[in-house]
Amino acid sequence: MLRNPVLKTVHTTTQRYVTRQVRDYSRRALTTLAFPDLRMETMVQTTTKHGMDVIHDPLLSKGTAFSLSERERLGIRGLVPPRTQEMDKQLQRIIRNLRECRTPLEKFIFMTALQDRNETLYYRLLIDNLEELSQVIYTPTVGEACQRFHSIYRRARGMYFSTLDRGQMAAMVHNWPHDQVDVIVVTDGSRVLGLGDLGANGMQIPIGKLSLYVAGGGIRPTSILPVVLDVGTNNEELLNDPLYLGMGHRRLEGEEYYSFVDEWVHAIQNRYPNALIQFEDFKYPHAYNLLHKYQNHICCFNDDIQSTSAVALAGVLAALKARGKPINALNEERIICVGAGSAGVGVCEGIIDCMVEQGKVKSREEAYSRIWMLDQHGLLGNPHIGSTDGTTPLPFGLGDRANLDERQLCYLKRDMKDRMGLEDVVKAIKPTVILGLSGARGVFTEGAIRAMAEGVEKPVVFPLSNPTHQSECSAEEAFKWTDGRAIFASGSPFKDVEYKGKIRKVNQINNAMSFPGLGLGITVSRASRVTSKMFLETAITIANMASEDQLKSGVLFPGVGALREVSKEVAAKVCEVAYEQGLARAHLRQGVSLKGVIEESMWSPEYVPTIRIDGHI
Ligand SMILES: NC(=O)C1=CN([C@@H]2O[C@H](COP(=O)(O)OP(=O)(O)OC[C@H]3O[C@@H](n4cnc5c(N)ncnc54)[C@H](O)[C@@H]3O)[C@@H](O)[C@H]2O)C=CC1
Ligand SMILES: CC(=O)C(=O)O
Ligand SMILES: [Mg+2]
Repeated sequence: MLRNPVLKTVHTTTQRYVTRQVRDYSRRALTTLAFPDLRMETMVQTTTKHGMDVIHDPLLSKGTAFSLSERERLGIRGLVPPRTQEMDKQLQRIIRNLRECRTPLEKFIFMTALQDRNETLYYRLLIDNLEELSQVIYTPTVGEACQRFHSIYRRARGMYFSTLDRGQMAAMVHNWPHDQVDVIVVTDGSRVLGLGDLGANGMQIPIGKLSLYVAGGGIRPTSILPVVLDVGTNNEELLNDPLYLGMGHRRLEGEEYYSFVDEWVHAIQNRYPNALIQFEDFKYPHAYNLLHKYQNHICCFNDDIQSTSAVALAGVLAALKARGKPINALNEERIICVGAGSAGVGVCEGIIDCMVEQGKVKSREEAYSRIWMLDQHGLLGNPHIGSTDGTTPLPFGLGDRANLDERQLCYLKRDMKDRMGLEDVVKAIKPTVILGLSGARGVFTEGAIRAMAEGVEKPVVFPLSNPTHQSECSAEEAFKWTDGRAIFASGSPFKDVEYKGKIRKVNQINNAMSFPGLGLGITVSRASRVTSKMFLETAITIANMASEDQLKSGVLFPGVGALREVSKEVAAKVCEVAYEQGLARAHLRQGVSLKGVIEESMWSPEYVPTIRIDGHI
């Protein structure tokens, strides 16, 4: 009678979960006679709570949907309106109220209030309207919600670890009320989307990402934990705002910073040794340093570096298919990446890994030669030559480019002038693909994109920065400047564009297409580590999801509306890799379908009968 029929022997926390299910079932068998609304084949939820405590617990509350016998046994008779209304009626009411919100931020506040009242209804609404509502609880609106967090704050969610808590974190993690946590999203708020340092206001990002883990990846709402590491902020406006809720000092740096994060990692590992940790929106180079410090020791990844790399690579590979090329011809592309931070370097590393894997380049160095990278100063080129066709080898010393690190230096072009502007680089190298990961609105200029469109039939234009107003160009601009020929994808959603009487398709390339499936795959397989192969395979899986017709029409892969379907495919691939690489700790029975197991494991928001127990089993 276990919900997941495949988990035969499962160690660690999964075992506790399975045991709890068995206990729930035996309890249900005992209580079936007493409670006629409980059928053998349905799950139940149990609680020790009573009365108002049930109504005010968003994980237990059903609003008006409690049955009469539930009202009786939970002590809430008379505390909710008399008519029992099922979820369909509640959804009608909620959608009507949501439509009355005038601004995206009002919708955000409305959704947050619903999540705080009744999580089952919140997730049902979100899943049924993923495309529309992901734009509210996630990018772009979550960006504004972060900027205004201290003004719109209503109710606590997630955990904050601040500089006041040094030395206390191991004890503090036990304040979290759930024994099983599968996924943790943690930020230090130092680079929130393309909005910079927002300190503790960054909390909305882990909350939004984890909502997508639940809605898109079927992770249980009780098994997620949003975390802010409040190491201070360098945002003067927040520091001077009396309503700001984070620590009012400047950011920790250096050894103090890393030992703070280390204390948190150890504390979390102590209580939740199997939880997947997603590092989110850490500024460069902390993002890389933390990833390298922990990735071989605990089950963790950096979303901006690795998931972004998976989805951007998926987009580039699907674009190859859309242009009638095989996906193993990646080395033939000439790629410009504007942005040399966590996301830019992460995405390019993924592309390099893929070129090397495809075996069409002789060396990693040859793969690097296919990518031209720019930062806010321009091309990462040779500071010692004065012309674009210079061949002078790079002499000792990089002058004021000495701040570039070894990851960025791999992209440095010794035969090109340093700091060339984008348009000049485009004219010099005739790119086929341009990626924007700069957080800088408008850096894909008309001149640059028009010059690109002169050299290639179908220019691949991916301005991936978030939120919408930080995008390197808009969809309309991209189609106008390429005479409608662009293959377009952005980080935040744009509407399809009508150009010269034809609808031009807009894609969204956002790491949200990747991390919910990754989390599901890791949770089901109980993988002990997250590996680069998982991201490479995720990219290939997503790249192969669009039909020929979709590709012809400019659609690269299914949109956010199909996130649950995408997540199942990604999770199956991640599980496969976990088993192949010997990292999985959940044992699979012979002959079962991995996709079946994954589907069975996905949580779905439904009301199940609630029974009260005395707390002793
Ligand atoms: N679509 C998606 O799934 C994702 C999008 N992003 C977006 O990518 C952007 C960058 O993120 P990170 O790399 O983590 O930030 P980061 O701060 O680590 O790096 C930003 C980079 O952009 C460069 N840059 C800044 N202004 C520029 C300009 N005017 N021209 C050229 N380069 C410029 C900086 O030199 C730096 O190298 C953000 O807007 C973020 O929202 C990040 C992760 C995922
Ligand atoms: C999507 C995302 O993770 C970012 O813009 O940072
Ligand atoms: Mg991010």
